[in-house]
Amino acid sequence: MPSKTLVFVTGNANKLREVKAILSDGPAPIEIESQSVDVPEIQGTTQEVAIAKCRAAAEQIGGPCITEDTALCFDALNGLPGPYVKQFMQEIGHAGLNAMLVGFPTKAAQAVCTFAYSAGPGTEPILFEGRTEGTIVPPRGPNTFGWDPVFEPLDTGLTYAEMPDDQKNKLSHRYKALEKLRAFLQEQAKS
Ligand SMILES: O=c1nc[nH]c2c1ncn2[C@H]1C[C@H](O)[C@@H](COP(=O)(O)OP(=O)(O)OP(=O)(O)O)O1
Ligand SMILES: [Mg+2]
Repeated sequence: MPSKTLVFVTGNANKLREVKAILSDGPAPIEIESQSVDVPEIQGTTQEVAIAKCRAAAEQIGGPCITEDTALCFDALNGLPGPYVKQFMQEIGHAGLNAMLVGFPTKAAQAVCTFAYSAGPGTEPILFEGRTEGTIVPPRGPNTFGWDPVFEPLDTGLTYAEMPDDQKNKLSHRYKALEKLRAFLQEQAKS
């Protein structure tokens, strides 16, 4: 029996699939209910974007919820495109992300996932961050989820897109953030 139901506000079906797979695994599974609500995304640091998004989502649904914001940060560009990677993907795609790094000495990048939990409207969201280090490479693997084909986590030899789901879900930025969220929810359930 799932021990908890949590509302995840997202418009991204791939995120939802991974979050459900990760949180339903293990000794204290958490059940996810999703709502696709269009929340405005502000400009700012990944933390500022994540907090504003969760606050707006909690207002809109009128109750507790989680949201998630994903950033792809290039070392050579001081962390850009960061939380703006969605627009970069839409406008310039995998080839453009590679082209941005031509002439730079490092293709190192970090995938950063920031979950935010709000206890309800008017409460301050709490953040849970996960980071996975890797390299930006020419695309390899199925074109199913965002920039998965151009991100190769360190020491794996595979892009996220080339990995079986359960391999990505054990080392991903999202997995690492969800482990922190899971620990927080378990503590909360005790008190
Ligand atoms: O594991 C991932 N592997 C590859 N690509 C990914 C991943 N996770 C997010 N992405 C993409 C989706 C979007 O192009 C951008 C994040 O933008 P972000 O605003 O967080 O996502 P979104 O607008 O699609 O969904 P949401 O409604 O939850 O805000 O990076
Ligand atoms: Mg978004």
